[in-house]
Amino acid sequence: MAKILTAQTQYFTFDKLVLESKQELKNVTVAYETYGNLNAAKTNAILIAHAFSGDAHAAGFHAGDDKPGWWDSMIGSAKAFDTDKYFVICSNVLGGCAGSTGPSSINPDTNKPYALDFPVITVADMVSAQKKLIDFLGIKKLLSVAGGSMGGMQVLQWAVAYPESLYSVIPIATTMKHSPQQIAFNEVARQSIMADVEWNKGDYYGAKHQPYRGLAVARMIGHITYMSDKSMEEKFSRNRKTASNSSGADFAADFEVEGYLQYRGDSFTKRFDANSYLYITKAMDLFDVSGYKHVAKNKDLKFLVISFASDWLYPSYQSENTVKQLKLKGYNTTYIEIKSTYGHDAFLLEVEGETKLIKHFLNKVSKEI
Ligand SMILES: CC(=O)SCCNC(=O)CCNC(=O)[C@H](O)C(C)(C)COP(=O)(O)OP(=O)(O)OC[C@H]1O[C@@H](n2cnc3c(N)ncnc32)[C@H](O)[C@@H]1OP(=O)(O)O
Ligand SMILES: N[C@@H](CCO)C(=O)O
Repeated sequence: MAKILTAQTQYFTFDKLVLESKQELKNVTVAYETYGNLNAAKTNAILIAHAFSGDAHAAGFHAGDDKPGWWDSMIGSAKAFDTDKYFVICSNVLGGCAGSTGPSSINPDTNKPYALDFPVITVADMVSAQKKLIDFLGIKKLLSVAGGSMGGMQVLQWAVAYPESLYSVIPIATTMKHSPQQIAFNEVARQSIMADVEWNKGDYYGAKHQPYRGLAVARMIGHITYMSDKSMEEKFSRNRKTASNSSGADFAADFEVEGYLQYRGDSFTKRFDANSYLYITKAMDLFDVSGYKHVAKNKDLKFLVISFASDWLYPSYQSENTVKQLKLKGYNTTYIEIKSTYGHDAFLLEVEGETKLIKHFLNKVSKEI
C-alpha cells in the first residue's frame, strides 16, 4: 500500500474575485494540496473543505515535519478518502492565514497588509474561490465535496451554488445557519481579540507586539466548545497540576484542564492570525442557506449527512433540520448520528465510524456515475 510520505502546498493565483458584497478582491491566491491521481475522465475528484482553523495541508507529511496533515487519518491509501481510487484536493479558505488571500496578505493598492481594509467575506466567497481552483484543475464535476464544521457549511454552499458540478456531498457536524448561541461564542472570542491593546484596530502586522493574549483566550473559549463535558471529565477529571493544598491565590493553572487550555491557546498563536479569526468567524455567523428555496437543480445529487451525539456546538438537531429540508425537496439523503463522547471535534477523531460510512457512500456514488 502506497503511503503519502510528502505533501506539498501549491498556489493558484487569479486576477480578481467578485465577492458576494459585489466588491472586487484583486490578485487572489488559493493555497491547495492534492493527493492521489486524477483519472483520465476526471470523474474521481473529491474536494475536502476544512473547518475554522484548518489549512490546505490535510494529509501526508511536509518535509521535515513529524506530524501529518489535519485529516491524515481519513485521507490516504485504503482510508475513507482512498487515494488509490480518488484524487483528493484540499484548499485553504479565502480570509485564512495559511497561504490563501486574507487580511494578512498584501493589499495591491497600498503594498501593505490589508488588515481591516480586507473586505468582509462570506462562505459563498470561499466557495467561489474554490470553484475557480476546480475549473483551473480542469474538473467539470466533483465526485464529492466533504468537510466538517465550517467545512460542512462550504459543502452545503457548494450544493446551493454549483449543484450541476457535483455528484455528491458530505456535510459533517454542521448547520445551515448559526444559532444565537453559536454566534454568541464567536462574539466573545472576537471581543477577546479586540480587547487586546496589541490588536490596535487590526493594524499590528510587523509591530513589536502582537495580539497574542486576546487570540489565545479566543482559542481557549473555542476549544471548550469543541470538547464535551464527558471528554473533559475523561481527559482531566479534577486532576491537579499543583499540590492539592495550593490556596490558588496566585491564580496560576492549578487544574490540568487549565494548563491544557492555556497550552492550546498559546500554541494557536503560533499558527493563526487574529484578524483571520475575526473575518472567518464573521463569515460563519453570516452563513444562512436555511431559506434556500431550490437547494439544487441536480436532483441526482446525493447527500450523506453525519452528526455526533455529544456535539453541543453543532448539535444533531441542526443536521436533522438539514436532512428534513433535503428529504422534503426529494433529495437522496442518508443521515447518521455517530455515538461519540468527543463533542464537536469528534469529526477529527471518530475515524472508524466515519470511514465505514464514507467508504460505502463513495463506492456507491462512484458505481452510479
Ligand atoms: C479540522 C480542520 O479543518 S483543521 C484542524 C484543526 N486543528 C485543530 O483543531 C487542532 C487543535 N485541535 C486538536 O488538536 C484537537 O484537540 C484534536 C481533537 C484534533 C486532537 O485531539 P487529541 O489527539 O485528543 O489531542 P489533545 O487535545 O490531547 O492535544 C494534544 C496536545 O495537547 C497537549 N496536552 C495534552 N494534555 C495536556 C495537559 N494536561 N496540559 C497541557 N498540555 C496538554 C499535548 O502535549 C499535545 O501537544 P502537541 O500538540 O504540542 O503535541
Ligand atoms: N477544531 C476545529 C473545529 C472548529 O470547528 C478547528 O479548529 O478548525
